[in-house]
Amino acid sequence: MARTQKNKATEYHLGQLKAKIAKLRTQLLEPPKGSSGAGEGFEVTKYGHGRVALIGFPSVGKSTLLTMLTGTQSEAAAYEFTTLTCIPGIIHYNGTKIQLLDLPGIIEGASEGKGRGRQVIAVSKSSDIVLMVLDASKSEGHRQILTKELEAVGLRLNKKPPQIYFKKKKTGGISFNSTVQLTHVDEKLCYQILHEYKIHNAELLFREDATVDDLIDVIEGNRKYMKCIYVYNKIDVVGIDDVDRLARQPNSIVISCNLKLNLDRLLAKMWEAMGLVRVYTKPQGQQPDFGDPVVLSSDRGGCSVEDFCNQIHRSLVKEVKYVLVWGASARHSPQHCGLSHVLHDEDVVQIVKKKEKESEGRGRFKSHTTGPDRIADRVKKAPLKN
Ligand SMILES: Nc1nc2c(ncn2[C@@H]2O[C@H](COP(=O)(O)OP(=O)(O)OP(=O)(O)O)[C@@H](O)[C@H]2O)c(=O)[nH]1
Repeated sequence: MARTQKNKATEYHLGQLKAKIAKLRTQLLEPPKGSSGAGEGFEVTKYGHGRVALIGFPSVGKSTLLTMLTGTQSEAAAYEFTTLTCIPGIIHYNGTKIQLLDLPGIIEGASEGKGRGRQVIAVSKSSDIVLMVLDASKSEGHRQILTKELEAVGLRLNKKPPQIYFKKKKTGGISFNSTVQLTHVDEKLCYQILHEYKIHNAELLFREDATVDDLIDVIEGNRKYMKCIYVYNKIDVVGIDDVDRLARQPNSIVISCNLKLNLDRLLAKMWEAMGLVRVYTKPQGQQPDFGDPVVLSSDRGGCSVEDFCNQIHRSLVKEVKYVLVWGASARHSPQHCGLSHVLHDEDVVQIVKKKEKESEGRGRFKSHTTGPDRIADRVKKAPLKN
């Protein structure tokens, strides 16, 4: 590809080569059957309400950061490759528990299986967000190298999935459509790429001016879109101008583990990126239970009332008549809502069940249904749609 000139005449050839490389890379990175690809020392059980992976070159201060944030001791030293496996720690923040994973430093070529890159990447894929730890005193190039390594194995950082609808079919050939003008690909190129994947019957609809790489991502279908925060550590050893410049970059934060600078801001940023939603339960006639929230996430299962019920108990959703919601998602407090209502962080929810008898002796919401309910009567007369 490097030797091929980039122009209109060669773009089909280049597109095909890209698809070939993507296909081979997927084969190369496929874990052996029956394994998660994580490997020995890397298979850490998921714990808490979310998982965050620390990725970075050796000796940028990942272990020191883990120790600072979680109190878990991960060996930190002035020489490289002190961490050789995956070390988990727990951050207690805003009433939730977040699992933080310290991973060995990745080196260039990790995506080709060099060093422990393959295992590190497998674990990173299993997390909700990535903290890319960088050394503020080292070259800016590190960030690009790491991003490239992660891109090569199908991780897309701070990007949205391409707006391309793609569905394989059994017959009917390829139907090609677009709702916008396409400047990077045309019908012929798409056909060639699909043929490269031996796909001869499919529906393809472009809803944005996507590139060849976007199309390959959609066909491969195994890409993981994740949020990433770029954490510049060791700002105690660089000048104020550099700190200012780094801090102004998007999705970036500057910290110093040694001087304990900005760690609270890092936690706040991480929390925001995870998009966790805490919902407090309120038994009827009692104060909400602010000590033990039900934690939902739009990435993991969704934030609707139905998801909330499912998290408490699988059978609860069948018994719900309606719920009362107080908080940011409610237009008025309390709002009567149905199962599809989307909850916001720190909402308070009271569940009203269908029948008294049904819920007797079933744990957390026992008290919700006792006694006649004036609101329930009102809802019976005018059922709400949402
Ligand atoms: N100046 C300065 N040094 C730091 C800071 N944070 C960590 N270090 C030093 O950086 C060195 C490497 O730290 P580690 O935490 O072992 O780095 P690591 O990224 O876990 O390294 P590997 O385990 O090799 O991947 C240690 O000597 C730390 O004392 C900081 O904020 N400022």
